Amino acid sequence: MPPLGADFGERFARERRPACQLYLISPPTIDAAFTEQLIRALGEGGVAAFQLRLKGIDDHAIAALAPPLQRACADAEVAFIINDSIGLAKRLGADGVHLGQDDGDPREAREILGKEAQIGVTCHDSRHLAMEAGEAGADYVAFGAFYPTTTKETQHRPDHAILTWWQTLFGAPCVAIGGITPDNARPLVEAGADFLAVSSAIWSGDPAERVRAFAAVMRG
Ligand SMILES: Cc1ncc(COP(=O)(O)OP(=O)(O)O)c(N)n1
Ligand SMILES: Cc1ncsc1CCOP(=O)(O)O
Repeated sequence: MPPLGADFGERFARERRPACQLYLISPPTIDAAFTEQLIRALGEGGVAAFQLRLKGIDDHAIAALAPPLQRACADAEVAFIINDSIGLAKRLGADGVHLGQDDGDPREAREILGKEAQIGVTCHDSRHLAMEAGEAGADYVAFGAFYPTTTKETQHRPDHAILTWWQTLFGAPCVAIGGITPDNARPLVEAGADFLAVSSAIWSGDPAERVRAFAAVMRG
């Protein structure tokens, strides 16, 4: 492993961090009725970001579906994040992009999207990947899948301690993802997750009710 720059990372007082917030991930496919569901979910407050993650369709088709969702996010002052594609994030004027390990370099994303963009990076269960992402200028690192999920096939199953490690040592926020429900979320909050990224547990029921259930767990 290459040595990491001595200037990377700062000791970060836990009490200076804002309370844990929700980071909503779209269902893998959506229909015209989805905007209404999103508006209901965002109307509850406590949601920091919404990621448009549509699998199996091209950027052109995603761009056609995005405007009402992007407007709903802007109205609720929620960050609108595009999954996978730096080019699509630029084209839509999104607030940021989420990059998997094969989706491009955060430095390139920064050059294209500018200094205000929120750039997140998937780090699976790897401290090494997280430090690399931090060095490359990521605004947040994402660890998961913490629990079994059918939304994405993944073999990575981090220990909750990776959240505590990150939060204790580094300034950028960390996101926990994967199979999170109101029933299993509390240990992730206690371990130090700054954001809980959730898809199926929000959209499989009444989204407003589900956001309220998460909010209660996050308050403790
Ligand atoms: C917040 C957040 N964390 C992790 C992921 C997973 O991203 P990736 O590894 O690129 O996999 P796909 O989402 O593209 O299937 C994510 N999207 N968001
Ligand atoms: C995109 C992604 N990356 C790791 S797990 C996961 C799926 C998250 O969705 P859910 O909350 O339905 O498990």
